[in-house]
Amino acid sequence: KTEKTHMEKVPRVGVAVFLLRGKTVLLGLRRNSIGDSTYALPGGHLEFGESFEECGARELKEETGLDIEKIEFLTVTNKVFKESPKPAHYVTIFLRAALSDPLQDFQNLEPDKCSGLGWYDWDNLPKPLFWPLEEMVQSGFNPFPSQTD
Ligand SMILES: CC(C)CCOP(=O)(O)OP(=O)(O)O
Ligand SMILES: [Mg+2]
Ligand SMILES: [Mg+2]
Ligand SMILES: [Mg+2]
Repeated sequence: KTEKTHMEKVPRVGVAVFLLRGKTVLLGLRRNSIGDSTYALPGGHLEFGESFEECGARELKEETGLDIEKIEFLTVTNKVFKESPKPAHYVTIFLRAALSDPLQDFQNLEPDKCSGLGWYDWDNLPKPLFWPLEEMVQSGFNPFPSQTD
């Protein structure tokens, strides 16, 4: 009897972080993964037992060396990515956060997955954006705390 191994397709959970510094947001140019060569928020896969906030803080530390605080839930999306070599389905949790130390700057700790990080003015974002982020921007989404927040 030959064992059939099914690369079963299941939805996965991603956590993306709007790390805000003044009117700018931290973006990375993705490489060798879904959304290759597009500007995306830092973040990654939710790991077993993590809270959303723990995942966001871990992924930011792993990818940029930055410590973040004031982590808040913003929104969630449910998207199928057809462009990758094989289709992928992600539920993505979007968080916002601030730098624990406003003077700390990033290091690109995963150059094989990110061609470069940068702080970008929300009103003058680089292109092309990773398409779920592009959709949010087009919809007028505002990740910044309003004065009343
Ligand atoms: C593709 C995205 C919505 C979810 C996965 O994010 P990612 O590829 O940055 O994941 P890792 O940082 O965990 O490698
Ligand atoms: Mg990561
Ligand atoms: Mg990860
Ligand atoms: Mg990542």
